[in-house]
Order: sequence, then C-alpha cells, then structure tokens
Amino acid sequence: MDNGTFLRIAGLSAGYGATRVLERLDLDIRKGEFVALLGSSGCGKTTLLRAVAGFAKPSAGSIIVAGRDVTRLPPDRRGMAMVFQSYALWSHMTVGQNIGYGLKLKGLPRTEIAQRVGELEEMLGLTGLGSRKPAALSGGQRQRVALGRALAINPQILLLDEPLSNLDARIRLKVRHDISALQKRLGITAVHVTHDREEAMVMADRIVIMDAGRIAQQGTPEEVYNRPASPFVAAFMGAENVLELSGNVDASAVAIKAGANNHRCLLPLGGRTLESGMFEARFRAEAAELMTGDAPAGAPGQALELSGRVEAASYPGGIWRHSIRIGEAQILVDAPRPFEHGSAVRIRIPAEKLFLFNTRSAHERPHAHSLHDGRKGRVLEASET
Ligand SMILES: Nc1ncnc2c1ncn2[C@@H]1O[C@H](COP(=O)(O)OP(=O)(O)OP(=O)(O)O)[C@@H](O)[C@H]1O
Repeated sequence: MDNGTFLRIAGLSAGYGATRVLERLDLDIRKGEFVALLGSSGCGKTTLLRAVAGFAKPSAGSIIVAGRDVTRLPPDRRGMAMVFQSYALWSHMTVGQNIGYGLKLKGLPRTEIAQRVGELEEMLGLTGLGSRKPAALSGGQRQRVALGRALAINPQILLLDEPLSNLDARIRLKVRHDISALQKRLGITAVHVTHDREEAMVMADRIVIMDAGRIAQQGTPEEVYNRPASPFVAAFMGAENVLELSGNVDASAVAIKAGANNHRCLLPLGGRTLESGMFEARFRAEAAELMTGDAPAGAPGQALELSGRVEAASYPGGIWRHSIRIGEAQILVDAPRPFEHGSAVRIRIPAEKLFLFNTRSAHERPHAHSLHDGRKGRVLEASET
C-alpha cells in the first residue's frame, strides 16, 4: 500500500441481484483528500459510496481504512459518516437533537453532547436554531444540520451523496464553499458523489470520473479538464463539439488533412499518443474563435480551421453562443459579439484546445459527425497528402 493511502478500495464488485454495477474497482484515497466521484446517472457512484459506508454489500473486493479491513464491519464501526441528498433528518427531533443523535447512541453524557452540539451549531452557522424542527428550516439550513449530525461523531471519513442537489443555485454555491472550507479545516478525508461537473471541479482535490461501473479517468480537476484520456471523459468534461478528421502522425506533430470544410493544419502532438488514420476531434464551445473572411493562404497553420454557416445565436450571458453548421455536423461556438444568422464564418481551434482520439471502427464513433460528402463513410479530402 502506498504510504499516503488512507482509504483503499480494492477489487470492489457490487450490484443488485443479477444487475452488476461495480466491476473490480480499485481506488486509493489519501488522508485529508477530497475526492469527487463524477459520472452520469446510473454509472454506480452511489453504489460505490454505499459499499464504502457499509450500506451495500460488495460481492467481491475489500475496503481498507488506515490498514484495517472494514469490509465486513457494520456502518457505525467504520469511522465514517454519510450525508444524503435527501438530508434524512428526523422530523420529530429538533436541530440540536438531530445533530446530537449519534453522540446519544454512543452513550455520551448529556452535558458533553450539549457542548459538542453547541460547537457544531456555531461552526455551521446554526446558532439560535437549535430548538427548531427541520420543517421550520430552509433547504440550506437542513443540509447544514445533516452535515452537523455527520460531523458530530468525529468521523475519519465523510461520505457525501449529492448533498447539494436539492438546494437552489445560489445557496448551493455557498454551501459548496462551506463544506470545502470545513473539510479542509478539520482535515477529514471526504468522498463526494456528484453529477455536477463544476461542483466537482471547485470542491475536489481529485476527480474520479466513472463510466458504467468503472473508473474512466482520475486526476486533479485541471488534469481531467485539460487532458481528457478518452472521448467519454472529454464529452463529460464539456467538450461536446465533435467532428471526424483524418491525418498523419509523425514523431512531433499530427498533419490533419484538408477536407470539405477544414483546412490542412499541422498540430504539435504535445504529449498525445496518436496513430495515423481517423480521429474523433472534440472541443468546447469556448475553445473556438469565430471569424468572418477567408482563411490565410500558405503554410498549414497550427490550429484547426473550419468553415461553416451560422444557424442560430443566443445570449446566455457574458458571451454569444452560436449554433454553426459544418457540412453534416453542427457545433456550438461562443463569441464576444453576435454573428448574423446565415453568415459564412471561420472557426479556429488552437491545437492545445483540440482533443484528438483515434477511432478504429464505426462502432466506436457513434456520435462523431464526419466532414464527409454523404457517401457512406467517405471523408472528403481535398488533398490526400
Ligand atoms: N436498489 C436497487 N435495486 C436494483 N438496482 C439498483 C438499485 N439501486 C441502484 N440500482 C441500479 O444500479 C445502477 C447504479 O446505480 P447508482 O445509484 O449507483 O448510480 P449513480 O451513479 O449514483 O446514479 P445517480 O447519479 O442517478 O444517483 C443503476 O443502473 C441503478 O438502476
């Protein structure tokens, strides 16, 4: 075991009856680390969290905390506390009683419980609300009570199951910040399930992206955002524009061939592992630059240049978002000013903002729009060089 590992999930498989959800999943988490489990609905995030907490029984594998195998221990003997999306507060109990519940179960003296509850209420901004019932609290306050109840027992590991998804957008930003600050201050190891990319980015030290019960990629927010390892991760991290290109790779660059709607260009490999052939190219709406006029002639540029036509423009705030038709493909591109509906435009995507992945078969690129001429699978290449 790596010296820094505090929570080790090893070869974990879990499911429900015949439904297999997690398949031999391995994940090591350091002490004090904040890990976000990010993935689309149904990928197994909650199942993983519940298995770690002891609420779901794994069919194989183990859960080790500080070198101790806790796989067969009940939830209350694992040194963990879980905060649920639904808060799961006891409606007949006051705020103070909810927060102190775990301590009461442990048989602590009343005075000690009162003192600890008071400290937590203060820490969580709930002072003065101790005798209210949950029904008389706002969503954000309820979630803070749930957090207080989890923290009261001094857990070594805090498990958060989409704790912010029931809060409105503005409160969510505040509680997001509160949880992060508290977790860092207390030095608790935290595992946070979310399907909100931005939430994972701003809260976590490390993001674990899950796909169908497996880990698709893990890394710092900056790593998974800027260096997605697969089309799935790229799409999940917001690079939803997708095109199909072809080109040749040498030791230092990939030469993208010209097509019906793209110019020839030479992109530095920059650490990418690619083979000559077909590529799925992905990029974010904000990664592209929108321009009018003709492309400069001459040597191939170090950016992908596309030509298209504006089909729609909207103003979501701050920037203008354009829907652009490029052959059979449709992409979204942001710009600081609106471009007229129907106008011919150029789109420039710098090499470092273009994610390229080899595609090997038609089955592996169900979402890619090729820049082709409508004939089956034929990519239009003005120059075959
Ligand atoms: N109690 C259950 N019985 C049977 N199948 C279940 C049960 N709970 C979850 N599943 C199935 O297991 C799979 C994983 O569910 P899980 O709740 O872990 O996903 P998730 O990634 O947390 O999704 P979400 O973001 O929607 O909460 C899903 O296909 C789900 O339908």
